[in-house]
Amino acid sequence: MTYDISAASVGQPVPGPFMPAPVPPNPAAAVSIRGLVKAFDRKVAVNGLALDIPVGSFYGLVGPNGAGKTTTLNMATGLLRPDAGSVMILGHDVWSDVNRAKREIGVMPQGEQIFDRLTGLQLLVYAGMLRGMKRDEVVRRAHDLLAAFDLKDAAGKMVVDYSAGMTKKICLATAMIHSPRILVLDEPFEAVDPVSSANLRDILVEYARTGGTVIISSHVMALVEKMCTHVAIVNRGQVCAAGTVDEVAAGGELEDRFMALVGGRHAAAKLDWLDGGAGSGPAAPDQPTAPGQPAVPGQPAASGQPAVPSQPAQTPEALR
Ligand SMILES: Nc1ncnc2c1ncn2[C@@H]1O[C@H](COP(=O)(O)OP(=O)(O)OP(=O)(O)O)[C@@H](O)[C@H]1O
Repeated sequence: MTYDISAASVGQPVPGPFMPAPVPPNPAAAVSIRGLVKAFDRKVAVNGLALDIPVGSFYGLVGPNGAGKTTTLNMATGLLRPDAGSVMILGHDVWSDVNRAKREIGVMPQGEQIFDRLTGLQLLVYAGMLRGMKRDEVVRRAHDLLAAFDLKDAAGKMVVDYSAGMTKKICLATAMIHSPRILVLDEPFEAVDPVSSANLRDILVEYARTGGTVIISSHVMALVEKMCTHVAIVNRGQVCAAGTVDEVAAGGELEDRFMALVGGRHAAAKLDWLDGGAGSGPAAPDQPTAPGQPAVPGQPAASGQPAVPSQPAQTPEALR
């Protein structure tokens, strides 16, 4: 979800409905973001985003596709240089000392960013040794992680031969091997089976309990509501609500709050022709079906009503 900035210069936040008042960065936060901006060509992906993530929180970043979550996380973890704005990790500016910041953070790589011709065990040992860890310690931790993620039997198998869920789990494990103070996980539960998800949840909750900070992006609202302490709703490159999950849900379901803030439900969600063959499916060429008439005798005609009632559009301003 980006928009054109033809009237604005790239590198400056484009005034939008969620633009927060400038507040100095918070050095006590695990992550403190101010005025973050990133544009790709003329498209603004992140538009003056500001957010504080407390130490020890389990923080969920939610938002529609293209809202700017991944771009924000990439800039916060030193992987993508912002056009403007600042990010502090545990009181230190990320972009003035990227290597220092990277030591504090564990980032889950995407499947295409890993050396998948290594075995799972080799990949973990490689990731740990890249972080300057001693081989004995890395091997010990690698076996612990393989066991925790139910990958023991696949330890000697090349990652290229892993399933999507197994690949996700080994990527998660590489983010954890050096015991970082902050874990940044983009969609960590996608494609992971329920048992592994539950194990991962336990690991992450325990990690946060002992003072680690977990930041996840997710589209699964129920999961965020269940496991996160805090949540930020990101839309059009800005934060439109942030706080504890209870604060943001404001006495209702998080998903309802998300829908109300982000909008986007519409009558066009019904595809008249997609009816499972019950209604207006392929009519015989010599017997065209009249609009509103049943395509199969004895069957009700397609109603023409939206499958999902449209939500009244609420502007973010009205909700603030
Ligand atoms: N490297 C890139 N080049 C061009 N456009 C990009 C690039 N990366 C992201 N974008 C655009 O920036 C916008 C924000 O993308 P981003 O991946 O940050 O969104 P997201 O909230 O993570 O989305 P999703 O939930 O679908 O993963 C999108 O419109 C996307 O097309």
